[in-house]
Amino acid sequence: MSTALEFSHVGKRYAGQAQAALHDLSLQVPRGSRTGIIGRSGAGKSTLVRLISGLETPDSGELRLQGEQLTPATRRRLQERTGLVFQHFNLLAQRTVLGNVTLPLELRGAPRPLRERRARELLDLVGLGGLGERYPAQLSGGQKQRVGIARALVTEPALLLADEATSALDPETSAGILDLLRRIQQERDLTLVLVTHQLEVIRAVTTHVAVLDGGHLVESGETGEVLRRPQHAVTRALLDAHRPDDALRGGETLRHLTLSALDGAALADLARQGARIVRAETHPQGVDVWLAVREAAPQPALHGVGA
Ligand SMILES: Nc1ncnc2c1ncn2[C@@H]1O[C@H](COP(=O)(O)OP(=O)(O)OP(=O)(O)O)[C@@H](O)[C@H]1O
Repeated sequence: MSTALEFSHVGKRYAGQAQAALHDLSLQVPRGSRTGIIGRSGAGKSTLVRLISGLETPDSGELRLQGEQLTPATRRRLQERTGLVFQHFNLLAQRTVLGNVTLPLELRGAPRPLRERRARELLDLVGLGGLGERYPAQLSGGQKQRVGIARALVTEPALLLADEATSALDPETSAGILDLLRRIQQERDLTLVLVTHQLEVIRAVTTHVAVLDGGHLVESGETGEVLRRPQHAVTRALLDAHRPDDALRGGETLRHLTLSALDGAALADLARQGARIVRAETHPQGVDVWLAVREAAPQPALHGVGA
């Protein structure tokens, strides 16, 4: 896999701050991947987004997009290769849906028939065909984000950068948006970078993940591998925070298993042995199952399943 985006020893410290927001960060985002960047508050995620989108420049090190270094001189041209999807959608209230999607092309001076044709194609793609004449205030949160995605794609970018794209949405709407992003990445052969503080987003969508903490890259790799065998305490803490402990009743403990595929017989077997399934999540690598187990009861044994 070639590299879509590369950070080499990037450092960034904001004026007046004692601590750097990013320290000597080196990271390669494979072309055609769905790469998640996860970290707790203050980890440096927004700084990373601002560097990729050209709103900030590194103090040290360099950033390359498809092999070309991002500098003040190349910034404008390289920015055109990146589509941005924002947490709060950033739609212009006084423009119609169509007018929001066409705006990036308008700013580039593209002729009206071309921009409207492309915008309508993209509105169809995101499931909003026929809503082009509405205004943002007439849309639900999920629909607004679909407009945001169509707008991000209108310039045909090679990289789609989604910054907390589902954090303002309810779980069901989020799932629809994440499915859409995954489908678009696959169909259009884009590189998708998803910045999030939510582990479930990483699990649901990404092929690769990078974990940031305190401005440092603490762990990175293929998502399945990192989540199965987290090497760093911060990654383990993110995984622990995501455990459904609160579903436990008195005297129960939680066990976590990863099945390589959804296996109804294995789940029924666990239930027969007295384990209560409190959560099951499917993801590209298989199924994660959390079990509430009575301490006194024998531990459930499963053939061919890794705990
Ligand atoms: N404009 C700024 N001026 C000064 N310091 C900043 C600025 N933006 C971020 N910082 C600092 O840089 C560090 C990294 O912040 P950043 O916003 O990149 O983290 P984050 O992971 O996005 O956090 P959150 O999830 O809370 O948004 C923090 O210590 C933050 O206080």
